[in-house]
Amino acid sequence: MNILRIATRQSALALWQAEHAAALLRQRHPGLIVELLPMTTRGDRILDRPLADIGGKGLFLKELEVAMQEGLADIAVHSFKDVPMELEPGFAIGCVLERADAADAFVSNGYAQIAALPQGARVGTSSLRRQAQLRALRPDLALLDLRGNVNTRLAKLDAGEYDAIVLACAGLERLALGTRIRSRLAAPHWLPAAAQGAIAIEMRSGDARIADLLAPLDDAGTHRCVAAERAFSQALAGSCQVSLAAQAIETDRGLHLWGLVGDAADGTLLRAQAQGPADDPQALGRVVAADLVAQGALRLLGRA
Ligand SMILES: NCc1[nH]cc(CCC(=O)O)c1CC(=O)O
Repeated sequence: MNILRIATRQSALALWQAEHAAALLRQRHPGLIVELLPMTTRGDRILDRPLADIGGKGLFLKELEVAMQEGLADIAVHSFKDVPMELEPGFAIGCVLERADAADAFVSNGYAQIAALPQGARVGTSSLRRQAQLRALRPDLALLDLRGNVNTRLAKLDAGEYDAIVLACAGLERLALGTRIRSRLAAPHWLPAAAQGAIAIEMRSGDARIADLLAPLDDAGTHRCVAAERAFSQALAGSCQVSLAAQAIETDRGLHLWGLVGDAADGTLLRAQAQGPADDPQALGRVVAADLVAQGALRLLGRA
């Protein structure tokens, strides 16, 4: 039968994204029956330890991949920024959906922007990338850990645990929480995680039926931009343990990529940018990474 099953995590954001992919598939392929298979991953269960200690981003994919391997599901829908640089053998990215706002959001009940925060204000974010950029702007801030899904993080802000938090604009907008965005933290001054705001659909490598169903959903411009950003991260061995940020845009002259590596402890930021042809995003990612290496990035990343 003409059925396609989507394995998905069960957070509100993951379900929104899976439903979004399902709607696009039904629209493109009338007659195709698309069903969701909601699952819990180890990454969702373990909230009390840093991700890096328990195995990194792959923990959010494992159970979904097992479901695809066993034929219980055909695809998995992910926030692309949560997908590790190297997929497990046997899996591939089938398509990348059109990107939403890639920027981060400053969210606060008392203050409209970072500059308005009082001396020593408490800002919640567990992202080393966000911590480094906050530290660079405001060395006085108290940066506090904050994990959990988008709604959990907002609830902790509303309970008064923080004066402000930083989240992705895309996640807030998808959950109809865009009114919580007090200001956008946007490129080129503030950079997001590689592939932030983009949705990737994962499939079994070589499954021609699924590849054909996914192909028309691919947004080529988004795909090229995130390819440059991920190549940049990969060249610097990006992981959630290090503070890397990157954003590419496509212009009529090709791709423009900004990248930075930071030190969350002292707010040091190294920045680089370059332009390159749209048909070789990986090369552009490597060029910007090499510029940062020449500036001493490996020392910041603890690898030199
Ligand atoms: N790390 C969790 C995560 N993964 C994807 C998003 C938002 C959606 C996106 O960037 O595509 C978020 C929440 C956040 O960072 O605020």
